[in-house]
Amino acid sequence: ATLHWGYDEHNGPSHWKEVFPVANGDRQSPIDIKTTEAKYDPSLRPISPNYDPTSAKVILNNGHSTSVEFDDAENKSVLIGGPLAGTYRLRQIHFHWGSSDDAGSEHAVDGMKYAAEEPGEMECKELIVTSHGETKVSSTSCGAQEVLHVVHWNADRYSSFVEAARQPDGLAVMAVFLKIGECNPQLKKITDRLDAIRAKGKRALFTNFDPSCLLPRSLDYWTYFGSLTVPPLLESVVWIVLREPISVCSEQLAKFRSLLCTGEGEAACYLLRNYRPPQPLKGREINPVVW
Ligand SMILES: Clc1ccc(Cc2nnn[n-]2)cc1
Ligand SMILES: [Zn+2]
Repeated sequence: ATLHWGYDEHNGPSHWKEVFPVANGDRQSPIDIKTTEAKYDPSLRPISPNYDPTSAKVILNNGHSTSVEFDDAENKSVLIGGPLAGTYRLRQIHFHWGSSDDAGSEHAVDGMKYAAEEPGEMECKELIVTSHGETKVSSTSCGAQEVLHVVHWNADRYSSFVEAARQPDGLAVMAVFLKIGECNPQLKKITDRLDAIRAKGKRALFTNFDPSCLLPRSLDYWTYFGSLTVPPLLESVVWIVLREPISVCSEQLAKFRSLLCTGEGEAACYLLRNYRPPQPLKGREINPVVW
């Protein structure tokens, strides 16, 4: 039987290699970012997202996540700068999350896990590499239960997302950690629409939305070369993982978990988690970029 991949015991990440052998490739994602081993690269510049709210078109549930799709027929909403050579065009945003007792953030920083039910927050020591290369320790509350991915494709070099997704420098995905805390009024624009797209395959109009409203104040990031974190796991992604999280409250997170991975009329199964665990680094270098 063909594997209809998912996140359950019988079709989850440990099975994906049976159909997608690249799952054991040399540049798979996500990874656990070990901040002390990240190598500062002075040539890396700030990233510069420039999005036009009229690019937003539709919000949908594809059974594996929920996404907002953008019109990528021209360079209206783009990401430039940072590690990127050229202009990467915004394609869509989507989310990954864990069930209440898991960390759903895909990428991890120094192995952060978040015991969601534990009162208070875990203490984390974080090494900050400053712009003049010195490191200092700051204790931060750590842990993320969810992540936002902002997906772009290299429109300078390739003529479509599908073509770019097969090239080593084809995609740029910006990851923003979501940490349990205050309800996020910007995220509310998305979580309030999830009731309309609860079943797999459903979609609804979603216009006049600039995803910059979901970015944190600081655009400090780590960058490395990796892959899609869902099948076909193509090794075509320049990852840009922002250091500063945005907040999400547990009620908002619960709305993501109330999405169905089944279509209308099918026996309902809830999309309780949709993240891939960290993959081997296989000698890759991670560069921190802090201002
Ligand atoms: Cl367009 C698109 C690209 C990637 C994914 C899944 C994913 N790959 N890496 N992070 N998320 C979903 C839709
Ligand atoms: Zn993703």
